Amino acid sequence: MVDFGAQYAQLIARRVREANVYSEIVPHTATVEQMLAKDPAAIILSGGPSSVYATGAPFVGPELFEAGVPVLGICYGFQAMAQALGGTVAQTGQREYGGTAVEITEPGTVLDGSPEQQTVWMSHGDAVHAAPEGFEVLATSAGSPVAAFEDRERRLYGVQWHPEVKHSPLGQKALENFLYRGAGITPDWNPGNVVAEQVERIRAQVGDARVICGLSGGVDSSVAAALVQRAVGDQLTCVFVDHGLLREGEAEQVEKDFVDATGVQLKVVDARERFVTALAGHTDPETKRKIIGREFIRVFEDAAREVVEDAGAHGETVKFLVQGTLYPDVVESGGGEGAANIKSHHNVGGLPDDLQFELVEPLRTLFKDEVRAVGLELGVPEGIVWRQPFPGPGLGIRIVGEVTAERLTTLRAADAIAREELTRAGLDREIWQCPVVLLADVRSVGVQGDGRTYGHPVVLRPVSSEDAMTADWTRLPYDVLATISTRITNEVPEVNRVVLDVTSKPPGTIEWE
Ligand SMILES: Nc1ncnc2c1ncn2[C@@H]1O[C@H](COP(=O)(O)OP(=O)(O)OP(=O)(O)O)[C@@H](O)[C@H]1O
Ligand SMILES: O=c1[nH]c(=O)c2[nH+]cn([C@@H]3O[C@H](COP(=O)(O)O)[C@@H](O)[C@H]3O)c2[nH]1
Ligand SMILES: NC(=O)CC[C@H](N)C(=O)O
Ligand SMILES: [Mg+2]
Repeated sequence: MVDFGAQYAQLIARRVREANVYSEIVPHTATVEQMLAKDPAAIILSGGPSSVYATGAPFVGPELFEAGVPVLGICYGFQAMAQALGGTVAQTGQREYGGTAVEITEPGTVLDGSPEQQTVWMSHGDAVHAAPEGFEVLATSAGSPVAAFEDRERRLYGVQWHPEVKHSPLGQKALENFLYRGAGITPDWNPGNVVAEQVERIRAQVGDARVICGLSGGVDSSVAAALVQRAVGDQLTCVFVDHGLLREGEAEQVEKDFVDATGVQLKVVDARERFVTALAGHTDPETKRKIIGREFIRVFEDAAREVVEDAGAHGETVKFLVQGTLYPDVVESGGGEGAANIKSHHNVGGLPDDLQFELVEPLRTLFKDEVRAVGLELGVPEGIVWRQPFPGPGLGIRIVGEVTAERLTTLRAADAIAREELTRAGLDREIWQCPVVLLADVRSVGVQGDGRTYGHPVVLRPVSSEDAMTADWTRLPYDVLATISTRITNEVPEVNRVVLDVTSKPPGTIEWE
């Protein structure tokens, strides 16, 4: 898989794994010679943020397509293939983001089994206008005159959309068609045992040193902690940071659910003052994220010193910090090969430059649903494995504007109501998560109790997703929405309006900041 700076690079690699075919990712800066030296059975070219016609855009030479290796181009990779072989790529003026209707005029190899009309997930502004010579056009959409093509003889294939995302319903089938039929690969690779492999790796990395783990009670850190506990037992101390940006009841829940189930040593740090003070006066989302990332580390440093003292091991230092970092955190922070920085996740792009810890991140190449499977394998309680994600920066990135103690109280109250009603309606497993966002700098006029109010809106952002890389807004029942709206406006005095976010990802992200 050649990575052109895609948001979805690991996702493609992972879909190939799911098809029982081994895959490796190489950056687009690798030469064709280097790529071919790996003796690939097939090559996939990923999407990416550039435009093929821009100066300095990542480029593949035509020699890649002359080597006799089957190639599938996806989005940018499709456009790069078209351009390299003499087709034309330009802006249509009609951008396509999210669910897009395509018409399959000829299924060919890759689209075999696809209905004539289908909805696929797109994310592009450029389009292939003319396929290179020798290629048959397989599909079109409103914004993509050539939405898929193939040259069966040369075994070159391409699609404008993203078959790797779950929101393209026949995407996995298209990838498998390419791998099995287009490239003739036998699906005989097995993912093996992630748990055993990671336990070995962790032992090799930390030896007999003391380790701390940032534990939020969420899925990722709980699974990471369980892996490390299995690897090095009580060399591990978990640290839960109450940064004041948590939802109601969160701190208590970590102790109840995780510590009771695993017997892990836990240190709870009350850092509420510290975070609110550090965030005072800041409104830029990236600045807020970086401040939160830095403060987390400072708290972990203090906690590490205390862990050493508590153990009476004077003079020792804790060198290792375990984090439940997943691949989406890495790529959205711009950590993929040439990938754009969408937002700095506190545990990756938000880390301070003077970080002293060596990081232990056993889940760094995995996606949430894979992590859930690892968690179940490790015997992590189901209540944790199926918990909805909650971002480390917490309510701090759900207040659009400055974070203050009062605003946090307002948002926490609105959030608790939304969560309670969604749980009551039995919708917890159906939705991925439902951020409640306070638009702290927006006010609108209301009439309550015959009086005028000038309050703030909150946004409900219910989304469905498999892995957080793409998402769709969840069609919640109107009566549930009505109950949430009525309760929030009645019970939270600062809020006089509730609005619903009906944006997919892309173009929106799940969180507002
Ligand atoms: N309040 C917290 N205290 C300590 N560590 C935290 C806290 N919040 C986040 N972290 C650290 O940051 C990492 C990333 O946070 P993130 O929210 O992505 O994962 P999670 O909370 O473990 O799982 P989930 O995505 O299900 O919420 C966590 O795995 C954990 O190591
Ligand atoms: O630990 C985290 N630290 C962060 O800085 C962070 N930002 C977003 N998220 C969570 O990641 C998923 C994708 O969110 P976005 O669509 O907003 O990027 C969603 O599940 C978000 O809740 C974070 N988690
Ligand atoms: N997702 C992609 O690969 C996008 C390709 C290119 N940047 C476009 O907008 O068309
Ligand atoms: Mg979390």
